[in-house]
Amino acid sequence: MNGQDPTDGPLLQVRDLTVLAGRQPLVQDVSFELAAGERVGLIGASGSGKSVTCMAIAGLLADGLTAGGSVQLTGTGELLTRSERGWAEVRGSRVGMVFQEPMTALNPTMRVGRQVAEAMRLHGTDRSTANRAAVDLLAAVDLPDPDRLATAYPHQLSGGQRQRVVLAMAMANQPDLLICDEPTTALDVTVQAKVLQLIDDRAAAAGSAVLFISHDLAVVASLCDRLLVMYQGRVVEHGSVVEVLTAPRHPHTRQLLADSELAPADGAAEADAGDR
Ligand SMILES: Nc1ncnc2c1ncn2[C@@H]1O[C@H](COP(=O)(O)OP(=O)(O)OP(=O)(O)O)[C@@H](O)[C@H]1O
Repeated sequence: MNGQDPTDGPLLQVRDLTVLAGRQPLVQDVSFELAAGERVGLIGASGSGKSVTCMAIAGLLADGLTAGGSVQLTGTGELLTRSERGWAEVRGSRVGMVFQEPMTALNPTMRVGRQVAEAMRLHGTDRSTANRAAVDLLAAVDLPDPDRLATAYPHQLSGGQRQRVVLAMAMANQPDLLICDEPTTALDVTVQAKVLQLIDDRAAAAGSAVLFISHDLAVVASLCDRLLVMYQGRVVEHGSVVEVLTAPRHPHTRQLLADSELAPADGAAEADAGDR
């Protein structure tokens, strides 16, 4: 449940996060904080370490990867050293996740309404309350005829509908932190904006902070308060969305902007050159 008092300090505190594959660093010395309800976008070229950073924070690093440093969630303490059982208490209750491919989060053999209800039951909601709430949650992510749709299996839904179900599951327990890794990239362009709007609405309704990875700078600009720019496993620039997008300091940020349709007017980028 979201019970964070904004005066309590940061909700999430990441300090010197380093992720290794054997001895090879994939992510190095990443530090940032996220306040309750705040939205931070993580941008950077392909392979810059955005997903590995989020997976480390979510306790979902692939076998063979090891994390060092510290990731603290207020009220929960250190996350990096949590056991899988310890993580089960946090994931889905205090931390929700939406990834690029909805099928990876869904059980193909279980009706979607039951999957949403299970997300609540795992964290203490009784069966009849969870079953009723599941239909309400499916309605809240704008799924048509939610009573009927709750009885469908994932393969009977469109990609956009599946991602709405995943969002309903991620938000079922009103998490303090919602982690989204390219949540709309795999969707048809016509539904991307709708799913994005839903993420915005649902996170606002629950007061959840959002850590949002996207290649699409327009998307992060519309959703986020602050941006972190990653390059070769490190955060090379951070600031408010306006600061980073209108006066980018790092050459990689300028390149990202030049590659997008959000390039600042000539001169804006040059006005304040120099790494941060
Ligand atoms: N399980 C793994 N074992 C070894 N290397 C890995 C593993 N997972 C990721 N990497 C490497 O770590 C680096 C960062 O990958 P990551 O997926 O975090 O990049 P990204 O910024 O999210 O890229 P994209 O935008 O393409 O998703 C890449 O060089 C990638 O090849």
